[in-house]
Amino acid sequence: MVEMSWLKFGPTRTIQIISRKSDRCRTYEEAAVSLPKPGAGSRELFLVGGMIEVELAQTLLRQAREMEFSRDADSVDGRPGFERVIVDAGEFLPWGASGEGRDEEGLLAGASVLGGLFEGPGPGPGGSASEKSESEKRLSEVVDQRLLPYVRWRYGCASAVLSHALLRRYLPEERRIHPTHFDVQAFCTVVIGLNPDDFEGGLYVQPTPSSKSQAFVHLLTGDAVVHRYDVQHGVRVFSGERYSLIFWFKDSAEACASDTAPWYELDARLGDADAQLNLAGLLEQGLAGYSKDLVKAKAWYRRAAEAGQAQAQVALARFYFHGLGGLGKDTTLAQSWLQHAAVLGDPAAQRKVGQLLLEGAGEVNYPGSRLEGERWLREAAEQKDRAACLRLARYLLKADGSHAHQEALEWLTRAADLGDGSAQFELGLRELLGENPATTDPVLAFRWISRSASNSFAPAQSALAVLLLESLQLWTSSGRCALSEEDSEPEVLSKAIRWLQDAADQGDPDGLYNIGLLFASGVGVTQDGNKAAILFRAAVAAGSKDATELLCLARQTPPSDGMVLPNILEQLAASAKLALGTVRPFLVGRSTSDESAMAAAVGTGSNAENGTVRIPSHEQMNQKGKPGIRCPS
Ligand SMILES: O=C(O)CCC(=O)C(=O)O
Ligand SMILES: [Fe+2]
Repeated sequence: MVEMSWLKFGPTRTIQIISRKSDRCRTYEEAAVSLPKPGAGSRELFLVGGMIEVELAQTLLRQAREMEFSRDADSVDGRPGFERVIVDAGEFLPWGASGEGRDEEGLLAGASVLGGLFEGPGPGPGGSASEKSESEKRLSEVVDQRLLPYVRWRYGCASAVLSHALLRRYLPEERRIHPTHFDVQAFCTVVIGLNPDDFEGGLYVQPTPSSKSQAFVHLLTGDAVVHRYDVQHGVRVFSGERYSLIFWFKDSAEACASDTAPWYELDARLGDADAQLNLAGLLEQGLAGYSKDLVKAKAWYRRAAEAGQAQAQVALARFYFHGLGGLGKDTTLAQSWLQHAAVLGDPAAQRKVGQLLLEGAGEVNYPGSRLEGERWLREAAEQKDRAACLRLARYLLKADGSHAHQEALEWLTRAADLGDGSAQFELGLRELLGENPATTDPVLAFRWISRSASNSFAPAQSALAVLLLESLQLWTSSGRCALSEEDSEPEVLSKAIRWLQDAADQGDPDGLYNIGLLFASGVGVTQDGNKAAILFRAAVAAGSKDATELLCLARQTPPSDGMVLPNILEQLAASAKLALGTVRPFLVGRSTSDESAMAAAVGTGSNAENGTVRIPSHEQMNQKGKPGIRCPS
């Protein structure tokens, strides 16, 4: 049983909202809770019982279970979102069809946020056509007849409109966490519980900068939680499958059409520290119709920071560190703002203070500073700050003693469980390359590397492809079952190519190099030396040593009659393939440059070469020292 605290709402009261236009009276059962806001004011959260009928929630859930969800990067953490957009910029998308199903103007005939009959294109997955159009109709009625009247009344904003609605799913091995954030783009948000009995955890709010203040919201099927842009929240699912239905509102149809957030200006001027923070963020990034303006951003960050808004303090520290927005570089002031936020419990500030102390930069180098640094890093890591877990693991890996090493692995596992792609990959590599081959577990290694690859971590995608390709040749008896027992060879090959393509699309040097090898040698694709040459050049530009060596060798190979570079590359790749049993050229799972610490961490054994972690083949494991392709100096 997971230990979690629940948010306590005040008593339920019955609200009646009478529409002046239609004279219709609507009843809502509402409970409220007030959370502290830095400076003045409070952050309010409302729980509305039975916002939608249980039967409708169950129908939507049943259909959602059969829908396809997008893996596009989430705006909060950049990881695959597993979301399904239902309303985009105020317009309903066809229920059960993907976003590409929009018509040419990007609008759907007859679909309106304010109701109207839905006449979208034909059925997609997720139930019969009539069942789906019934869902669309009912959902649109819920928006018009339940959500909008409530939101307009609750926030005294008669012009509020729905701008976006989406379904999210949190399945094991897909997404378990939606990190703590503000819905900056929304004037207010409504989240509806669809299947509370199927999971542990769910939506939480975080009233203070510390994750220790997180409290989960208990939503029954069809209940809604309603909040404005100033409530920090996130999702954690400890077990089971969760589906949620989310609605984002803007304060006017114009704001919806132009995708702007005009409500911040007034609230910020009135002294709302969260509005100041969010406005500063939009100005810093030039979003929501604002042109990038670092001077204005800094001014709002400062006002919010002075009111005690911890994230604004962290941002202001960043401005001082880099001398942005007309500020002179001032590491002392930067550090002092970070320290403020760290004391308030902000995990990012704690991590940064910790890192500064550990790196011993400038004035922070004093007796005991490293110990203090470790303490801050630990505080942040204990708050489940993913980056802090990773940093702490890397710090401890460099420390002496088996105890530190053991603890480092525990933090690495924590970071991996929190969804960190590089930690997942590193655990996979460690399992694969373990110092003691007798205790390595290829099944577990494969699982970690797969998780990392699914998490869009390009080096893992490339390495996974290598493992799959390798499995075709070498792992048929033992390791094969770890990979893809069910799959036929062509399926394994096409999976490998897909992973390589994903890695290459992200500009991963190994992905580019390996897919270049496939084109050069004609494995799994039609042989095409020209394509291979282009890919090898891209790999060189992305920093691939192997591609550099191959091109170098190609240049030194005397061309025979009529031979051009692509042919030479084809030949080289083919001979490398033959000589090394298809394996060696693919074995290039490595760390990204910004993750060089990871290579250092892994590189205690013989597998690290100049910051590159290779996955040796079984052959290589058994025959150390066999030369690969080298560029003669
Ligand atoms: O899934 C949820 O309940 C909420 C997700 C969320 O906070 C968001 O999409 O902004
Ligand atoms: Fe959110």
